Amino acid sequence: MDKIRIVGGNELKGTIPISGAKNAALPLMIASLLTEEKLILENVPRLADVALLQRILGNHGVDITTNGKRNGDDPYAGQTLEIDARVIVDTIAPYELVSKMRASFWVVGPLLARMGVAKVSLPGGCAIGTRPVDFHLDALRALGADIEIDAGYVLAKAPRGLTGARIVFPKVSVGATHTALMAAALARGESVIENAAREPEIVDVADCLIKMGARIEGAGTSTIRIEGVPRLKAARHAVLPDRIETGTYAMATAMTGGDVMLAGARPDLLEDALETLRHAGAEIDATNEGIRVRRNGAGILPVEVSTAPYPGFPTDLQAQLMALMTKAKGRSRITETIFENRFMHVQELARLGARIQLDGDTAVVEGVERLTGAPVMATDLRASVSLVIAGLAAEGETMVQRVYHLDRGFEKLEEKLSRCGAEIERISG
Ligand SMILES: CC(=O)N[C@H]1[C@@H](OP(=O)(O)OP(=O)(O)OC[C@H]2O[C@@H](n3ccc(=O)[nH]c3=O)[C@H](O)[C@@H]2O)O[C@H](CO)[C@@H](O)[C@@H]1O
Ligand SMILES: C=C(OP(=O)(O)O)C(=O)O
Repeated sequence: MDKIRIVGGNELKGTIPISGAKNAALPLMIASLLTEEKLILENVPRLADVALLQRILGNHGVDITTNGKRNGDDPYAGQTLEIDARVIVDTIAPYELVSKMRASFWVVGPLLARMGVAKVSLPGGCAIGTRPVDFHLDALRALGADIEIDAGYVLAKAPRGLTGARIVFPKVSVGATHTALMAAALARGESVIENAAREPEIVDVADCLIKMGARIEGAGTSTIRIEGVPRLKAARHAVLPDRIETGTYAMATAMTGGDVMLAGARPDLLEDALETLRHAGAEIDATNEGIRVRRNGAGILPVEVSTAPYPGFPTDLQAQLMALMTKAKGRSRITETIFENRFMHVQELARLGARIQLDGDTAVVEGVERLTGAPVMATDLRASVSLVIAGLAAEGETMVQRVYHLDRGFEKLEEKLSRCGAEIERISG
């Protein structure tokens, strides 16, 4: 299995192009199931999760053409997918595929709304918490679906179609909001989603659905209104920039010191995280090109942060912030409120010399003078990249194993960092 080898100590200097957002690209690809006409998605990142979803959609009969043509010489330009879901040959999403990636469960809403039936495996075991799907199923039930669970599969039926309804989520859920939004787009009559997730990726999906002819108001607020339409049509949409990738490289720069332009990044998508970085001593400037991050000379200052649904500090940047705080001048407190078990990086960061105590849902991080390289391994995507950030500032060699987690969510990670001066390489084997 591949590994990432890092020799820490170099400042980051240069430009890092920001890719399209994984967490928008996935539901956007799934939205293609809602229409018999072609959906063209631009700026889709080249990631393992995207490739897996291509296989899952292919299994339903969806035809996807990848236009690999680059923008001039730009090796970092996103790919364009032409997605044709005219014929759905199979409404079953099997365990072998769904168990590998949670977002693949989200095919349930569009399949049910368009085909009147869907059989989708419950998502597999996850490394960051139990992650049930009850809100998704309750939303589909509210829209009139009959739902049974049998042998690890959700069997959803609505032979006469879905009917608009009021859906009130007990807790903010990104995935359940996607499910409700996509299903309601083809339901008869009006639906109202209350306590909806406000994440930019929800807005991106809603914008694309509107281009496809859906009638949606309020995406980006807690109340989304949808007037169902009988069918959706062809559209072309560009995936928004990845705010988590942006925040990750911003933290890497704050960690090593230096001066990096995050090209194509949009500051409005991660204001809370950028504010946290300013408190930590980084200089952050929005420019026409993207976001410029600098830390010159001054050390890293400790922060107190709680993760929260958007617009709060994202749980998907919690591990990266913790890596940064391992070298802060003082004690930080980082509280995880979204997932009950998203601290697996703590033990691995400790292998590099970090001093972190867990107190329930809060990690108390005592900054240390120096980290020292070591072999490490993580069990999820963001935890893995937190080890990369720590490795960039550790003395000596850090070897990050289980690279497939990184490949799920970070396009060309080692290239993007090494062209900014990091000593980082992939070792195949
Ligand atoms: C592909 C994608 O976009 N993944 C993101 C999405 O995951 P995902 O959509 O799975 O996360 P949710 O927003 O649904 O999870 C929020 C909380 O709600 C709980 N919950 C969720 C659904 C449900 O039916 N029942 C239930 O109890 C979850 O266990 C969790 O505690 O949002 C998370 C929170 O921002 C991010 O960390 C993930 O990167
Ligand atoms: C947790 C994540 O993804 P997923 O929801 O696909 O597990 C993530 O992107 O950090």
